[in-house]
Amino acid sequence: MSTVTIHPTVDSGYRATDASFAGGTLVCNCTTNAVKVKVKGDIAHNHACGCTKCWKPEGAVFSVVAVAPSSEIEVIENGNKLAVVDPSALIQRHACKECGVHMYGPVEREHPFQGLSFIHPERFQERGWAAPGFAAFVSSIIESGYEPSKMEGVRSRLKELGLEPYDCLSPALMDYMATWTAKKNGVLAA
Ligand SMILES: N[C@@H](CCC(=O)N[C@@H](CSCO)C(=O)NCC(=O)O)C(=O)O
Ligand SMILES: [Zn+2]
Ligand SMILES: [Zn+2]
Repeated sequence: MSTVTIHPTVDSGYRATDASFAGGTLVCNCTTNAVKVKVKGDIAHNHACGCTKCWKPEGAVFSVVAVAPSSEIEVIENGNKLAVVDPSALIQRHACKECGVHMYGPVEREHPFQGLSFIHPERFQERGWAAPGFAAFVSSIIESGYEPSKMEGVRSRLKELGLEPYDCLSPALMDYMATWTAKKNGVLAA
């Protein structure tokens, strides 16, 4: 048994994907007056993320994060407890001021991800959402203090879990972003 831990969702071998999953309610960690955010449709591009900016549960090395259209997101309870973590960031992560859980992070500025919101599916009170499909920003865990000499073990464990490790986003998402930029600059036909 490997001693490398990634995130409770993937360490526990969670793989269930219900093709009929059509959203649900994200709940923060507060025991009273929890923030609740409704996601009115399915999520996409679920992945493990090693970056320093994404919210991770206690003890996790990676976050698990996905996107949903911002138009399908609605704060339904205790929205007064939300604050934007870093207003200068691309992803406007709205976190609960009490427990720190990031509830949703819309991309509002002109960008290939404009109109999408980043969410942490483990906060859904429902099950059935798609498992993460790859690991992004793997080298970034070092920025949070992870021992660099242990990176080979982390990448091996991710591969073992079926999460191909990348040091940015997946090739498909990187190609998508580059295509958007090429079209915007008139290098490719729109
Ligand atoms: N090394 C940096 C990387 C931070 C980063 O670029 N994170 C990505 C992925 S977040 C979810 O996939 C990103 O797009 N960030 C935009 C933003 O955070 O607004 C670090 O670790 O901090
Ligand atoms: Zn909270
Ligand atoms: Zn991230």
